[in-house]
Amino acid sequence: MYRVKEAFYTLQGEGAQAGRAAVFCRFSKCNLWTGREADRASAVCNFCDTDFVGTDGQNGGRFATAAELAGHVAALWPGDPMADVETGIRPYVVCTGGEPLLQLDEALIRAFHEQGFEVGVETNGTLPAPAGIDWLCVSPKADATVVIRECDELKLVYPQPLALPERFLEIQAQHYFLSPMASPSLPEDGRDPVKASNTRKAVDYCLKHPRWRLTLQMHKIVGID
Ligand SMILES: C[S@@+](CC[C@H](N)C(=O)[O-])C[C@H]1O[C@@H](n2cnc3c(N)ncnc32)[C@H](O)[C@@H]1O
Ligand SMILES: Nc1nc2[nH]cc(C(=O)O)c2c(=O)[nH]1
Ligand code: SF4
Ligand SMILES: [Mg+2]
Repeated sequence: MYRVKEAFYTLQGEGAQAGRAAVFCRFSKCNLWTGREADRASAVCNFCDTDFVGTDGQNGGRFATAAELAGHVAALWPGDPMADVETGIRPYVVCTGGEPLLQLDEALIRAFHEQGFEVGVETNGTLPAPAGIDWLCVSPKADATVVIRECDELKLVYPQPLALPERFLEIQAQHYFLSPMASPSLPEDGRDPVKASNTRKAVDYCLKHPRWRLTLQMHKIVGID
């Protein structure tokens, strides 16, 4: 049984695939926070900007089989994903959460591939990854041990006290990104002065350490999800 909080078609907002159309499949549950505000301060990861509790979001639900969930995702792609494959367009699904590696298995990756999708994953890196993932993004958290030793991109939310970026260069990646830490939830006027100040800090770090690139949460800037 796969539990999905929500699923929606949007543009990938972060990292090296930013700007690419994708179906986001947000799995329920995380191993570093319950998702309840009352537990945030004592959680291993306490800056999360996402609601991943339950299965009650847009296109969320419980799916008994991999084929059922892959079919649900494929139906959110505009038109026929397989017809796009024929013309050289690669339909893309981003598995996120919550922590997707609590649920994503080889059977589901195979089912996505059978629907014509490339499979991207956004993970905190604390759990082993199944075989077959096409694009793996690891986003380490200061107080959690990363077990994944290589990935396509490493995306560190910055700054995190006690998580200096250098510490993560031992994880092999094609790209190393800093993503400015945003406020977990936005005030009504939509301004986020904490994010603005963290963006300046991330810029300064990238200027001093050119291995690192800046990535912004483009979807929040554009206001698409
Ligand atoms: C909600 S997480 C879900 C996937 C996985 N649990 C993880 O942490 O990578 C998706 C992405 O959002 C990032 N993120 C979470 N809270 C954030 C915040 N307040 N500001 C910036 N990025 C944040 C995470 O680091 C991760 O890269
Ligand atoms: N548009 C968009 N891009 C994203 N990239 C990573 C996200 C995530 O929450 O995992 C995310 C998200 O929530 N929305
Ligand atoms: S590990 Fe990811 S999903 Fe879990 S609380 Fe942290 S940012 Fe949110
Ligand atoms: Mg997000």
